Amino acid sequence: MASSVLISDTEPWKDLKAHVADINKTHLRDLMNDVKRSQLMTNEFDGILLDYSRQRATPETLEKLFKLAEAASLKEKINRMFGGEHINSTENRSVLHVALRAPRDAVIQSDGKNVVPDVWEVLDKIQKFSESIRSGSWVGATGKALKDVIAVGIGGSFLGPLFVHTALQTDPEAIETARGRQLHFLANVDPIDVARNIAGLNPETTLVVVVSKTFTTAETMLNARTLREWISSSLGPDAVAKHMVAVSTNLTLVEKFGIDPNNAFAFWDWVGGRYSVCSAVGVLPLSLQYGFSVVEKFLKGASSIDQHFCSTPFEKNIPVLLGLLSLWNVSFLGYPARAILPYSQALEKFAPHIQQVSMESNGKGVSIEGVILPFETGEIDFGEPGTNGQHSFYQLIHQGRVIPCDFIGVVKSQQPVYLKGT
Ligand SMILES: O=P(O)(O)OC[C@H]1O[C@](O)(CO)[C@@H](O)[C@@H]1O
Repeated sequence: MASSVLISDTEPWKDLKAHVADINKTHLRDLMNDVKRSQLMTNEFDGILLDYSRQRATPETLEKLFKLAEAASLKEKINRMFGGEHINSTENRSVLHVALRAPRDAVIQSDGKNVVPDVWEVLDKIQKFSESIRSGSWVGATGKALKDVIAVGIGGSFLGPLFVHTALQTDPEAIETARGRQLHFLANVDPIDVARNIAGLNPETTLVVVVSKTFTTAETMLNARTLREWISSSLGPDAVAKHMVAVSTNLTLVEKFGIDPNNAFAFWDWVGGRYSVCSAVGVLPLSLQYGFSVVEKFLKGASSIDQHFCSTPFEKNIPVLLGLLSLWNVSFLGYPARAILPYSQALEKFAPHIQQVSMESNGKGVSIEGVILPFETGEIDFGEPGTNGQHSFYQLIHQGRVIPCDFIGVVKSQQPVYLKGT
């Protein structure tokens, strides 16, 4: 497709537009009676089962969506991303968050350089540092071990790490490795958030991790200054070197702030802030709390789905299928919202994380060439764990508006409770 042609001007788009009338004649109840269709519309990878048979779509819809993906050169675009090309055209940068979780021996190039060794240099540094804090070989200004961590950051420097922390909190292995330690997140500029975070904490046993890609974000810098004052007014200004570390792409500003550059953990401009959870942004605070080996499993899981996304034909490719169905729902069927409904309290912070990842990326009114789009883009994501949501907003979903829902179930709970007789 020539870059100046809008996707909505292509034949596959027009074909899908016409197809909406066919779908409007069907009822989901009848679609679900078609056993073959239901079997076709499931897919499994690495313990994840995607069942999209309850979408208002047929195998014919899928065929048409794959043709649209072809017209949009989706496969080429995926290859260009993994190949380190500058697909972030507004900032003229690679988009390589996938390199953050690549195995040590992988080769991923950006601007003619394999970036994987740089990634592992930082991961090794995090492992060493987090072990020294956890073992008590690194102590605070008064000689006490640092058992509590406050991670200061906002947006992508907060939501991803908070999501993973919340998910790990009730994992049996992570409970053991986190024993005796606390991890807090300070994001809001409202001083109430500072007050809540430091309540009950002692600066003598607290490590502050300032997390900011740019190291200029107003909320984060104000909160960082507030905590620097909290430490130095209690332990003296020299204590900052022992009690504050940073994660950033801007190591010059980190040093200017007064944090020893040796205690700064780098990442790179080819990592979008909202996709940075697998960089030091997430790996440092989570390793301090749970140990590096627990966090490494998370990186391996992310890497596994990267490989699936990169190499699986679209018919079986879970991220591609989810993306195409979202486009179908928003831009063709006209459903603006999507509810994310995990039936697991451990996934409590999943919807806020996805909200940023999706809505900070896809809510655009213009094409990549700056042409005004004649159709709606991007979905409004919201969600809450079931069953809590059932007693709140499900009423509107049942009887008011049509809202496509992603139900997420777990087969084996982290914390199974079986009550006899129920
Ligand atoms: O990590 P930083 O540079 O402090 O930015 C925080 C957040 O601010 C934004 O740039 C815009 O709100 C997000 O994309 C980002 O995650």
